[in-house]
Formats: sequence, C-alpha cells, structure tokens
Amino acid sequence: MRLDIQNVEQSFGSLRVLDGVSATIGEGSLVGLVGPNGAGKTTLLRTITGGLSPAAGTVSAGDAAVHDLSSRAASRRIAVVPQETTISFDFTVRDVVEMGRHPHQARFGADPDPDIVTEAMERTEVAQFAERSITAVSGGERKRVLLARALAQDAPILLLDEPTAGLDVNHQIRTLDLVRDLVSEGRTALAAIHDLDLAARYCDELLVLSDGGVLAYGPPDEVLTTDTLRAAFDARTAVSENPVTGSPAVTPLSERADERPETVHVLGGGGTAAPLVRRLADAGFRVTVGPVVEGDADHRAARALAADCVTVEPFAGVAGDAYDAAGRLVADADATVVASDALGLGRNRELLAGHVLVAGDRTALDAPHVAAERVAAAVREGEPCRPGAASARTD
Ligand SMILES: Nc1ncnc2c1ncn2[C@@H]1O[C@H](COP(=O)(O)OP(=O)(O)OP(=O)(O)O)[C@@H](O)[C@H]1O
Repeated sequence: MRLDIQNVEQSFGSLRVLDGVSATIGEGSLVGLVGPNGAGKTTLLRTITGGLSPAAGTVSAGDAAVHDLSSRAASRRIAVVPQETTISFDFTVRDVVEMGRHPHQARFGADPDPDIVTEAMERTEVAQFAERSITAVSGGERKRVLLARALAQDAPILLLDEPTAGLDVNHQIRTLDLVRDLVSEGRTALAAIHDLDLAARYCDELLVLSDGGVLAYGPPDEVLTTDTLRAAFDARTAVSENPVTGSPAVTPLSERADERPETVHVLGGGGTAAPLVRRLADAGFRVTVGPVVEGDADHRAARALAADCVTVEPFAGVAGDAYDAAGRLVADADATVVASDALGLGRNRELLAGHVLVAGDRTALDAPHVAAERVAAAVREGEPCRPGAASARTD
C-alpha cells in the first residue's frame, strides 16, 4: 500500500516543526527518515499515524486519507513501532503483542487469526519470554516486543521510530533484516534511523528532513553527499563506500576546519597518500590530492573526502594534462606533502619546486598522525616551503 504525504504542516504553539513536507513512499519499499535531532522525524511519524492532526496537508494510506479514518480503520492500514518503549503496566509480553490484534477483533468476537501473535513473537525472537512481565525485560527486548506487536497488527504500512536504537549489533542487523523481509513480502516501511550507515545499507531510499522540510529524497548513494550532510547536520563528513556491503559509509570529521583554512596538497601513490590525507582532513585542513591512480586507495580516500583530486589511468603514467592539473593544485596549496619518497621524485621535483615539505619515508604510512602533526606544525610556523628543496625531509 502506498503512503502519500502531501504538504504536511505541524506546529507546537509558535514552533513550526513541519513546514510543507511531501513525499510518496512506494508500495514494497523501505524508506529511511534521517535528519538531525529536533528535525521533526518523530512528529512526522506521529502525524502520519493520526496521533497528531496536521495543521495543514494530507496523509493518505492507499486510497484513504488517514485523518478521515476511525482509529481502528487507520490501525488496520498503519502499524507503528514507537521510539518510547516504557510500558509500566504489568502485562505479559504476550499480552502486549496481542494488543496489536485489537483493530482486527470484533468487540465481543474472537481474533480471526490468533496464530499471527505467535508468529510475530517468533519472528522477533521474543517467544522465549512470552509469559514474562513486560516490566521485566530489557530495553532492547522491549523494543523487539513492540515490533512484534506491530507485526501482529498485520498492517500493510509499517512506521518505525528508531527501531535499532538501544539494540546490540546482532539485533540491529536482525531487526533490519526482518524489516527488509517484511518489505519484500509487500509491506511499505518508513523508519527513522539515526545511524546513517545502517540506513544507507538497508533502505531503498532516504528522506532527509531538515528545518521542517525535505532537504533530499532518493537512493542513499545520491542523497548521502558531503554537501547534503553539511546542510542537514551542519557536520563535516567523509562519504566512502563500505568495502563489505558496498553501501555508502559516512564518517563524521572533526570541526576544526575553520581554524585551519590552509590547503595541503598530498602527492602519493599506491596507497601511501591515503592515511595522511585522512589525518590532514581530520585535523581540519582542506586537502587536495594527486596525481594518483584511478580507483586506488589514495583515490578512494580523496573521493570520500570530496577532495580535489587528479587521477591517471592505471599503468598509464602521468600524462601532460594530469601533470598540469596537479601543478595547479600544488601552486594553489599552502604546502605540499610527498607522502612517501619511495615514489622517487623524478618529474615531481619540478612540480614541487618552491612548495615542498617531504613527510618522508614510511612516516606517512606507518605513523600518519606523526606526519600530520609535523605538517600542521610546519604550516602553522609558516615555513614549510624551502624553495627548491625537494629532497628536504622533516623526519
Ligand atoms: N509535544 C511537544 N510540544 C512542544 N514541542 C514539541 C513537542 N514534541 C516535539 N516538540 C519539538 O518539535 C521539534 C521536533 O521534535 P521531534 O521529536 O519530531 O524531532 P526528531 O527529529 O524526532 O528528533 P530526535 O532525532 O531528537 O528524535 C523539537 O524541537 C521538539 O522539541
């Protein structure tokens, strides 16, 4: 069933939290709702379920406007796993999961499908403590019980508010695997997820909420860019590819860039530049890189940091264009670092004339923090450039 959110507005007193949010979640897809604290994710989820009436706009589940439905009818279409998991009454786990069946029960009739409760408990791995009081299970277990309740509700649309928060790594993965299974069975899911890497790995699309509006909505690898993350979270990040899952991986970087407006150019090759590039970026420098071989570790590090980078084809050698482009980056940089003198300076010697700081030997590889500190100190002192001293070392 499709979920359609059209121009939804929501305010608390004078605080405008949602300011014209629109998105369509297609049937059978899992969309991750991401955004900074206070962006309005929970408010949007509560508005979709009918828990809050929108100040303006509409939410449709399939062909019905949710806010025109009775709460029973709405609950047959949309099930929720809330963020707040405190349940203080002394119900058993099974009682709580059975509550999910209310929308399907006639007032004095039997549940038309009682097995669904057992199945929901098995799928969420809570059956083993079904008869225990809900007050006597851990926070993570309670979260899974609430997921079981939502499954028992057997609604085509599933909303999840931080389904993995407080879960151990094993149950984070199992929970999202289960949500993925539910989606492949045809359910439509919208899940607020703070962990961007998990969101990118599991969701078909990400909806980035920021300042009450939709900042971006699309496949994770299109949405998770350093620019969007800066705009949404006001954070400096590197976006790379998770080597195991192939999905985007977001690494937040420290925010010292403003204190260090200098640019450092790194010359490397064969993976020698990557450790230093990361360290320098983390120390707040703007970093440029190259020439490096297309697709190698140095190139991947530069791409993850959205750093200006000159690349050459594998085995092609550095051709004139790449050489000139690298020359421009060197000329624009406040300092240039040769990550490893194993490169042999060769033609680079010309490139570097007047801009040289050689990190030297294996320091950049084996102890990038030492090399980065050295570069930082030299740049701070303003004397990294000894004209023509291409072979000068600081180690
Ligand atoms: N009942 C309420 N009364 C007043 N303000 C509220 C209420 N509920 C939420 N807010 C405010 O609305 C804004 C959005 O809150 P919301 O919980 O939707 O954000 P969120 O994106 O889910 O945040 P988080 O990532 O921290 O869970 C926040 O500034 C919050 O303080």
